[in-house]
Amino acid sequence: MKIALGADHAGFRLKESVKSYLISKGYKVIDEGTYSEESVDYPDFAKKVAEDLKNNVADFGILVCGTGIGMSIAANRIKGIRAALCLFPEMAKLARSHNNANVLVLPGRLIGPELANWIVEAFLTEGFQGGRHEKRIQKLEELG
Ligand SMILES: O=C(CO)[C@H](O)[C@H](O)[C@H](O)COP(=O)(O)O
Repeated sequence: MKIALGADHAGFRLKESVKSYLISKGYKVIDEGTYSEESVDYPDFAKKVAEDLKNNVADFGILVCGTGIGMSIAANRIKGIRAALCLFPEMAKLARSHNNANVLVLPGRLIGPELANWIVEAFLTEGFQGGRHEKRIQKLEELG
C-alpha cells in the first residue's frame, strides 16, 4: 500500500516520525514535504498529496499541520478528497468505516508520536463498511 505524506513546518516533526513508522511496517511512502521546519503554507502540501490520490499514485494520504485544521480545510476543498482530522484511534476507524476517508489529518502540535502511530494504524487497517454509508458519500460528492 502506498501512502502520500505532506506537512507544513508545524507538522514536519510528526510527519517524519509517522514516515519512519510506516516504513517500519512495510508501507511504501511518498514524501511530498515539507522537508524542514522553515515556515511554509499548508495548502501547497495538501494539494500535492491530493494530486497523488487523484492520479492513483497513492492509495491514502496523511497530512500534518499544527492543529490539523488548516490541512483539513485545504484538502476537503479538493474534489474526491475526504480528509478526516483524527485525535484518537476510534475516530480514525470511523473515518474509514463510515466516511470512507482517503486522507488522515493529524495535529503535529497537539499529539505525540506514539498516539499518532496508533491513529495511523487504525486508519490504514480499517475498511469502508458501505451499506447505508454509500449514499451519504455519494451526496458528499454532489455537494461539489
Ligand atoms: O492551519 C493551522 C491552524 O489551524 C495550522 O496549525 C498551521 O500549521 C499553523 O497555522 C501554522 O502556524 P505558524 O504560526 O505559522 O507556525
